[in-house]
Amino acid sequence: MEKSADKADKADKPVASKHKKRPVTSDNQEVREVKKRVSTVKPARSMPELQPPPSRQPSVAIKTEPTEIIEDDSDIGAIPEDDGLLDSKRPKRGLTLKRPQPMTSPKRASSVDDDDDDIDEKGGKAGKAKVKRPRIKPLIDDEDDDDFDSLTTDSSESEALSISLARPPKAKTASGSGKLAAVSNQGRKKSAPSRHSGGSGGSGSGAAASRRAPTPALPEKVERLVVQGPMTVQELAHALSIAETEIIKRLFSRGIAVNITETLDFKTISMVCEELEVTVVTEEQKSAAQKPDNILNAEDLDNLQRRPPVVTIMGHVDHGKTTLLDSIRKTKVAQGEAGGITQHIGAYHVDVQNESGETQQVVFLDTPGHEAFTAMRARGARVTDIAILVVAADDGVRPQTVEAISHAKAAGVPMVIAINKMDKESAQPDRVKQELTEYGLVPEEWGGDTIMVPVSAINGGNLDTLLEMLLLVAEVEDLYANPNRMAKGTVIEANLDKARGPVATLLVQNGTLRVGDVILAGSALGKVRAMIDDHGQRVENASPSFAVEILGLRDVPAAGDEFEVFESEKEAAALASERANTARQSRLLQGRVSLSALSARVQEGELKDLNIILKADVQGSVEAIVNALKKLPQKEVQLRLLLAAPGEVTETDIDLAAASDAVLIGFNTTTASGARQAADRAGVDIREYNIIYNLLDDIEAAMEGMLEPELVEEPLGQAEVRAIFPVGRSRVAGCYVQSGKLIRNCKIRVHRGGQTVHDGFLDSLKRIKDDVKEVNAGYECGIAAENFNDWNEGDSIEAYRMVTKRRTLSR
Ligand SMILES: Nc1nc2c(ncn2[C@@H]2O[C@H](COP(=O)(O)OP(=O)(O)OP(=O)(O)O)[C@@H](O)[C@H]2O)c(=O)[nH]1
Repeated sequence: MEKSADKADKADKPVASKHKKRPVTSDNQEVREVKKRVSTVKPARSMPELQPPPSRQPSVAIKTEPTEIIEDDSDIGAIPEDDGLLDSKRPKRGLTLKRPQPMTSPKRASSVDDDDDDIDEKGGKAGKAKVKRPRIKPLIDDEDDDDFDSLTTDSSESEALSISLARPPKAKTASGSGKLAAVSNQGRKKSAPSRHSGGSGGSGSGAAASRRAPTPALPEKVERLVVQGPMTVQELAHALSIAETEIIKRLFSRGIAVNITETLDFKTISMVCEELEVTVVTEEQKSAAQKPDNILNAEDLDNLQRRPPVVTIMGHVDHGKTTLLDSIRKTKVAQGEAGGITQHIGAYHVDVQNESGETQQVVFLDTPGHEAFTAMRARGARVTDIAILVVAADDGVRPQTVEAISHAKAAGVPMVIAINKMDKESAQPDRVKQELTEYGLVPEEWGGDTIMVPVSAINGGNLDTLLEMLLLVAEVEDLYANPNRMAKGTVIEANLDKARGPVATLLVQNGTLRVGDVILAGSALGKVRAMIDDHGQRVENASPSFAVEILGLRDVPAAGDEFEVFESEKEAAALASERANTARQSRLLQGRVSLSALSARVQEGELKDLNIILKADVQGSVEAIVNALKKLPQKEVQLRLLLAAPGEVTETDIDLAAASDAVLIGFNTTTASGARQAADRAGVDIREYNIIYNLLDDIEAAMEGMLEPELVEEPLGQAEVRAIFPVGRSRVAGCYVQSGKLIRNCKIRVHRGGQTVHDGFLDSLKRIKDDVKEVNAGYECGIAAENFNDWNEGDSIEAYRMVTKRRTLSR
């Protein structure tokens, strides 16, 4: 190893900055109650196939009479971000440190047993890899879609018993099997160990069991609900440990009339949970949150061996991240096989000599630091053990420096600060240190616990010290894995190579990956056909912390996906379809766009048009339908024909529909093989017709459903005031109902001499001395009005009520 001249910082001691949990926040939303009785809700008109949206009523005065609907529309709260990725405690084992360790726990006495010697260093330029993110498509589905019925079977899950040394356990992650799992603030529990992360298996008790289960005698306040599919009111009540009537009441107050057997979709479940301050988590989010827990499990304990640290470099733009990476690599390559062609695989390994002259490896992730944190963490994976924060000595702490600090802190990843560009005259390392103290990073020499190493990336100054510090921090970090098992880890990046097919760079986090292994990465299944290391050389195996590029997957997984090796293809295939199913379900839950959901978005001003893709048998049909659609009134909701063509419905049409929130119409045509499955996967609803009028009726109904309902006045009856009776301080009008009827709590207008002297609510309605609900024409009654006493004999009373009315398209 080349030693750099400057060794001034050799005395630095490593301390792992352990920043733990990200605080969980939950929006407490005010629960609005309708104050008066609301006895009926006018149901939205039922459509032949397209469902109209739930009625929306404007906010008006709260005092109502029975048939008046008053409601506040509220947005469904966003699904809270995963909050379970971070945690606080890593189990420590006995360890003999080679150097004094301030602020550290006892360590395990173990040296690195690196059984992969295939990898060494060669030259080449390490580019900056972009992590590919999965494409998220919006989905189209109809409310009537009963796909959900089939979605309740795949969810049993056992959470692996986490004895995570490399990955902290999750205090907040819900565990559960069956259709749903709720976590109470008292009774969190972990299920039995599972061999597979992401958890197949489980108890299999499922929804049925949860339905049969008796309601606990003393319900606990549920904090989090894992939703795996639509639930009936009964099931939701059971999961939330509340009475069914509570849910019915809350939905009723929002204008949604349900009974206990009614199935609620994700949006409605979220609405109820939001009111109850219960966090809703989808199954996918939950399994993402659990991923890091599953890296090590009980069976690994007896075979733990040290693994190299995985390091990411972060920092402000132009502070020297790339130069530092290159410099570290070149230095190392210079010692070895300089001139070799280095394959870019998004990660590379560097041999570092420790104090006692032993060679240890450090793995650098060649991924922009922020992406390594955000993209990976967003998917529940944590791949980085240590972050190097590069701060230019001549520039100091800048916005991205601060951002990087927050990322590392949030992820609980220890930081080593590289104060770079020390070769510059304008370098002011003390200023940098001072600035960093404002963010809780205090250098050791100032009494803090953060390692800060002045370096020059450009001339390699003090890089050896930096690497040594990394090793020391790694030692503190308890980085162990079990190489004697089947591999599991995380996809660093993946793409589709024209010649080689799907290519993925995998970081092995536990076990050893071998050529020939049956592998499942995300939901991409395959058999490892070849593995290539960062020197571009084929290798037969990759042990923990090693990154290799693999060939042999049938699909391209997403960066951040977890991968795992299975004994048999059958086993992997079962989990693959389970994962695909879960992902689809989650998409359906979160992204499904039914016609009524579209209409809700229209009402929120989010959507102005109804997108349509039309495939018909022949061009003549296409033209006829297009012409007819054009004639539909479009003042309020516009139809946008994204595609109108003859032919069968293809996968491309599905993609387009999914990407554009479009309704896909097939007229007298067929659906190509594969397209049906694609539609299913994407949650796109193909609406098929062979009678043009049905098609037009449905589209018109859907457009009308997108219009906000009107609040209209409905006349009830007329009455005349014939006598006035003082009752206490107020006065009651003795009336004769001339036509129609008066209803308690209806609205009334009092007319006198051609003038309206009062407009308000009828407060009390009596026949003789009894309170009654209504009085019909030809009968006498006594009435009192809210805030009105000034009755005169001869006053004419006009009774009416406000009702919501579905609007029709204005022509
Ligand atoms: N003098 C001096 N210049 C340096 C040093 N390290 C990097 N530079 C220069 O600083 C500039 C930015 O370096 P990069 O390595 O591209 O910085 P970066 O942080 O990767 O920048 P981005 O990729 O844009 O975020 C380049 O011109 C480097 O040559 C150093 O130690 N000393």
